[in-house]
Amino acid sequence: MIKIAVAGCTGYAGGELLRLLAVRDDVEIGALTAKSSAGTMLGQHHQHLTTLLEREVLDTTAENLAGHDVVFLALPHGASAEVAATLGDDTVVVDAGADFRLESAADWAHFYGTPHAGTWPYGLPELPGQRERLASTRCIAVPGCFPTTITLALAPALQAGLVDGHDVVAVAPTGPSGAGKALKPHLLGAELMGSASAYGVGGVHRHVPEILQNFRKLGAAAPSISFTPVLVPMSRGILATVTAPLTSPLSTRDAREAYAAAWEGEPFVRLLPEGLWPQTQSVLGSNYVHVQVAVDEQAGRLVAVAALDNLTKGTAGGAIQSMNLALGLPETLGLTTMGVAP
Ligand SMILES: NC(=O)C1=CN([C@@H]2O[C@H](COP(=O)(O)OP(=O)(O)OC[C@H]3O[C@@H](n4cnc5c(N)ncnc54)[C@H](OP(=O)(O)O)[C@@H]3O)[C@@H](O)[C@H]2O)C=CC1
Ligand SMILES: CC(=O)N[C@@H](CCC(=O)OP(=O)(O)O)C(=O)O
Repeated sequence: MIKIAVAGCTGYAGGELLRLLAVRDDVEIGALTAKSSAGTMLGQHHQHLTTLLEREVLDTTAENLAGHDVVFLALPHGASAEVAATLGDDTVVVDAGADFRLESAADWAHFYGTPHAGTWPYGLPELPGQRERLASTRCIAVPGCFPTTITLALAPALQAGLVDGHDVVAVAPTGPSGAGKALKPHLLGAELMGSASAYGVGGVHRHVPEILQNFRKLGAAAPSISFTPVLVPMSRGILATVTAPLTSPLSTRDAREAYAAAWEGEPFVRLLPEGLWPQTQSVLGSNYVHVQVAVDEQAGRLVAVAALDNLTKGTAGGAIQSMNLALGLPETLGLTTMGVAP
């Protein structure tokens, strides 16, 4: 049995980790910890976690997190490093936060404004060589949900040199669960229902450096992106439309062939059949990413669209996929459920 603990269990990412892990017969659910809600019952926060409703939420302390094979950190940005430092060397630590994602301390300081904690192997197995890195690590930095979506949308085109990563434009509607569970006025039903609103506009979103870091890993020498997230009234999901200038003329058929070749054998990324375009409801609650691609000939640009569930492949599912690799288990274990629709 793999004994796991979840720090930040009352939040959205913590809840999704437990939804996916509680049904596994090779996993024992150990300590569940948080901060202000310590002493409460898990069911008060996650009534959908039927088999765990009466579990007590503990304080996030070294003592409570000791003695586990895997500790998931689902804490706000900046809180992970301190907790990680208290864990034993033999523990696999999977951080859902941003603390250890970026390689550049300057990028971290610019976008997060605090000292850089360091860099851990990045939990996106679909990047070149990343499965091997994850198979030999005990520390995993789970990617942000937009970087996962946008990177997987463009990866085959970057790798095949169809686009060079310069002048990429991405617009991505997302649901409010991406912002976590803490109360914020702009996430109130009255503000959100029936409205779509852009935020983080003008290159200031903290996922920009993470996306560019991924593009460089895919072969882009000097990538640039204009990224605009859009908040829409659906609880989960991201639909990213990503466009980039072609390096030379190309047909949609050739683009699709490059994508089909790149994603063949990937367990969780699916190029949809011709004529089908990704939709968020088809991947809800699943670890799958749906992708489609076309060439806009008059604009000379490739258009790639990807959909995923920000809490599943965008956080908890991706975290467990990487944990499986780090523990030497089949990568897809516990993650093959299809989407819930309608
Ligand atoms: N939501 C998403 O789609 C995604 C989230 N992530 C990342 O996952 C992490 C968690 O996000 P999310 O679940 O959405 O956030 P939430 O706000 O929903 O949950 C945060 C959790 O952390 C606990 N907590 C807060 N401060 C501390 C602290 N100092 N020590 C211990 N526990 C603390 C909270 O407990 P309490 O309520 O008791 O205070 C709560 O359980 C973040 O880093 C986020 O960026 C990554 C990708 C996508
Ligand atoms: C709606 C909303 O606010 N979404 C979040 C998504 C962040 C996320 O999920 O990733 P991190 O782990 O990097 O926080 C945002 O745009 O910041």
